[in-house]
Amino acid sequence: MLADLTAGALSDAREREQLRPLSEVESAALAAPPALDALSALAPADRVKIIAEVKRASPSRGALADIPDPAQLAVSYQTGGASAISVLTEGRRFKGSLADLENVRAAVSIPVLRKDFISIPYQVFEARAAGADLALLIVAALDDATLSELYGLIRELGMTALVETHSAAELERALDLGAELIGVNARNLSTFELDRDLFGRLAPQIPSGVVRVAESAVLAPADVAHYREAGADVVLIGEALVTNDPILTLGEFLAV
Ligand SMILES: O=P(O)(O)OC[C@@H](O)[C@@H](O)c1c[nH]c2ccccc12
Repeated sequence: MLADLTAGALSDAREREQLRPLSEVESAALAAPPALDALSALAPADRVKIIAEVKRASPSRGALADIPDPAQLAVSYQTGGASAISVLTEGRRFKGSLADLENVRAAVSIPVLRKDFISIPYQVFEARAAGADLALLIVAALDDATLSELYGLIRELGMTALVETHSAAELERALDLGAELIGVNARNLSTFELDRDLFGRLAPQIPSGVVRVAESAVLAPADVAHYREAGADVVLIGEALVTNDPILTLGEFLAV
């Protein structure tokens, strides 16, 4: 499934490239206002921080919410105390778009993450051109050479990479890269199985100085507390925020 998602996102990117060639997107990326300092925004603190996700649907959970106005949702996230916003830009299964990201970027003043299945430089330039401050790299989807090429490009453009892992071996690869912001996704993107305790098993292997992000499967304040106790600096939350009142729910999650 992860291979399918990545292949689909790649073919959609190739199609966009027919309309807007690399050179043009590269120029737009270089001309964009500088990326915000996401590492500072997400730095470890006395309290857990939240990356709140704009998420309409997912292959594992189906349709979640319509979200006619992603910018308005993102403003609620910011008002509710989120430290950054994640915008799913994958169109086929998650029903997102780069336009969503642009609209969110224009509406909030906190860092914005392009959440997608990135496998070529074109998608990184697109992210920056649309105003993203962070871009997701999924270790399981990329070979070492591609991972380090994309990681280098994200940094060169002044952005921060959220490097996503789902095993000890993937974590090792993320650390070899020098990643400063590492996510552990409780959901296996190949089987969609959830393992809420994976973060707790991997976190001790993440050195201090690296920001630790627990991703997925937060439905209640107790889940935030569970990740926090296991060492999470940041928790990334989608479904619970798009299916409930975002400001109230963030308040409950941030109070743990
Ligand atoms: O909706 P949830 O269970 O709160 O999960 C959010 C986020 O972690 C999830 O959307 C996600 C994590 N890694 C990804 C990679 C691609 C697409 C989506 C994801």
